[in-house]
Amino acid sequence: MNAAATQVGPPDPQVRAEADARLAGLATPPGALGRLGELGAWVAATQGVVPPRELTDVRLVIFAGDHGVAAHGVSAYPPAITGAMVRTFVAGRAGVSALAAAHGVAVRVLDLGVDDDLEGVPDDVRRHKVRRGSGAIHLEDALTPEETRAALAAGERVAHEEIAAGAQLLLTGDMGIGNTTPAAALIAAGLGLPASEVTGRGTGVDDEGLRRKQEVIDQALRRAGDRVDDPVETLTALGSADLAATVGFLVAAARAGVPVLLDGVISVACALTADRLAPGAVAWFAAGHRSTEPAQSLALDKMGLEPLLDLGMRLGEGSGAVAAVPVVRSAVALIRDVALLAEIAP
Ligand SMILES: O=C(O)c1ccc[n+]([C@@H]2O[C@H](COP(=O)([O-])O)[C@@H](O)[C@H]2O)c1
Ligand SMILES: Cc1cc2nc[nH]c2cc1C
Repeated sequence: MNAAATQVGPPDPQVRAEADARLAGLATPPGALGRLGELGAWVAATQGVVPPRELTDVRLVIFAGDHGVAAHGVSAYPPAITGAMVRTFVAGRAGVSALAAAHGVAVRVLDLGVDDDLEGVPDDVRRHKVRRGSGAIHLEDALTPEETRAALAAGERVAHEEIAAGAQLLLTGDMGIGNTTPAAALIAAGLGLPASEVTGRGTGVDDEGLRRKQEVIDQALRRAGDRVDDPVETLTALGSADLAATVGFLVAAARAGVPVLLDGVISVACALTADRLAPGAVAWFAAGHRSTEPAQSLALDKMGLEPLLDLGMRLGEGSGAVAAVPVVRSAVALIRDVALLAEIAP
């Protein structure tokens, strides 16, 4: 991955104009399709064709890793849950597995930095591992610069694999006890906000846990200093292997011209960082679901994205993105299949 920021062009503006014209000509009153109209036109522009093709190949990649901060009282759960949940994704028994099965979404889970060595888990899950866990970001860097580069490259590689295999729409998910702390730190770094504005309860910490988490984020931001001005250095100081890989995946998808549906606060923190690394990448992203974490809404506002769903979920795993897939398919069906007013009007 080239650390220098290089611009990413938007979905084809000419195709977008054609899609907007088709939308305006449908046998519906102007604006009657609400945000579904705009969404269908966006999908058409990402595909470069009007009307857009049906989304038959939709793929979720879940990036898993452990986080050094989890040993410092920032989560309601122990780190051992991360590896246990990776095995649960492999077995197809997690929350996101149920949603993905219901909506015809393929799920791939990758271990970038789980503490557990995941013996017995298929090799495809394990072969991208960069390290075990990550540094506790308030005390030390999350990664070495080489590990950050390796994780970005792993995410990029995986995006290329999924696209080569036929992905029309990609989704990002995450699994990692403690990961709402580095995600909030990435958002604070990207938006220049204090810890007090970005800290949320994650898996459900109590008031004492919330106070500790805010202190950890504040200390991490002070430790990183002006390194937060650079997105790659931000990942080294405040991220983790799983978050850096997600950033690499998002940048590669945008550069390849494949749209991505984002999930909760971790996915959105990585999208914000991807857009800092590759300005313009955000034009290839849509937001699936609003998280209860305050940092996610702050980052979405900055990127100009409005989530398709707001169901109060805070599961992660890519669940909010998968739940929004039927909405995206609905948008495509409308702009594809509705008659033009000119065809039916007497
Ligand atoms: O997606 C979200 O916005 C979200 C909000 C809260 C928690 N999570 C999930 O819960 C875990 C992190 O929460 P925590 O409290 O351990 O930082 C991690 O596995 C995430 O997938 C996810
Ligand atoms: C059980 C459990 C499942 C999860 N899925 C994503 N994050 C999670 C955190 C916990 C604790």
